[in-house]
Amino acid sequence: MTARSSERARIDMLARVFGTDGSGRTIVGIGDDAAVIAPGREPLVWTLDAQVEGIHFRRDLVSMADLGYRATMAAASDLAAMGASPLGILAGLVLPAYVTDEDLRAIAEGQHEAAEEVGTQIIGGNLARGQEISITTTVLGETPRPLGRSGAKPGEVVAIAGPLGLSAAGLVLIGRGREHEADAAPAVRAYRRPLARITAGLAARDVASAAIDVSDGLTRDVGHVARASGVLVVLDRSTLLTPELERAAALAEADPYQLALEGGEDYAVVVTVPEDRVPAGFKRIGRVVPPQDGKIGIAVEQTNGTLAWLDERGYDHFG
Ligand SMILES: Nc1ncnc2c1ncn2[C@@H]1O[C@H](COP(=O)(O)OP(=O)(O)O)[C@@H](O)[C@H]1O
Ligand SMILES: Cc1ncc(C[n+]2csc(CCOP(=O)(O)OP(=O)(O)O)c2C)c(N)n1
Ligand SMILES: [Mg+2]
Repeated sequence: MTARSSERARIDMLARVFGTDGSGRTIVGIGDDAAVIAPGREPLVWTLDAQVEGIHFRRDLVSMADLGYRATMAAASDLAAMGASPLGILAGLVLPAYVTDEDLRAIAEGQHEAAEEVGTQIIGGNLARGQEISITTTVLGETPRPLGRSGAKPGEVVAIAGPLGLSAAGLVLIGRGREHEADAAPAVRAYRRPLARITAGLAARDVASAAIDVSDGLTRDVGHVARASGVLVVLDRSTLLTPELERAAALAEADPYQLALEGGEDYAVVVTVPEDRVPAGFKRIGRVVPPQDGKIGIAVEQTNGTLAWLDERGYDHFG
């Protein structure tokens, strides 16, 4: 099927895929000039994230359904990092002429699946014609206690929920046509079907002093927390690898540590917490210490006990 329906018919199709909001907070969903959500009592949390063809994905490496899924999860991940639960999603799609109705339905089904996975729904958006596919997703949520980047305190530990390095390994393996090998499966899934760690964010909300999600790479993103908090984060190198990452890295002929430290798009959530309060679902990967010789940032502890500074490498759109 290669049908390309009118904008109106496409919106009707999207409304059918996305369905109606079961949460009870959406007063007006798809079909009016804007969505309407009933107010609650908690502070609102609101994020926006774009996925652009050629930058975040290549059409030959992901299906349309995967694209919709990962665009939605990437945006929802910002709410996880704030300790918030989502209330509703708007998505703006830019679609070139070659995108068929079937392609659009697949994108929408991926978006819908991801939204349901994190307990919310797509309640509006926009369609426009353009030169390349892009999906811009805004997620509105709420939390009684937003988790910022600036509260990390010396003496606390650093803990993570979610994978490290797997998504970057998956992208390499898909690009090299090795996605069907058994050792590639967890990495390929991490790239195509990442999970926003909403539940982990909620579990950390009342105990964490700071939080961030890993979109650009661990050193870069945790570096934001270190700088915002004026501390030094010392990572424990021995905690960063998993057997899944080691096998995927071997297949990709890549350094698993580099993938763990610099690979992005895993959407793990990293928090700083008191040592005795690491929440369920989190693994300890380091500790927070005061600045050393005036230096803040990220380091790893060497076997001889000295600190090696880590470059905050990772993805930079303009670097
Ligand atoms: N074009 C923009 N206009 C205003 N604020 C922006 C813009 N781009 C990014 N920001 C803000 O800068 C901060 C960091 O953004 P970003 O690095 O994209 O965060 P993240 O990695 O969590 O998506 C966020 O508060 C974001 O809202
Ligand atoms: C084809 C392709 N090349 C490279 C990448 C890797 N990549 C692209 S953007 C990005 C960083 C994350 O995206 P960004 O929009 O910066 O997320 P944000 O920090 O805004 O949440 C990474 C690791 C990719 N996903 N696909
Ligand atoms: Mg961003």
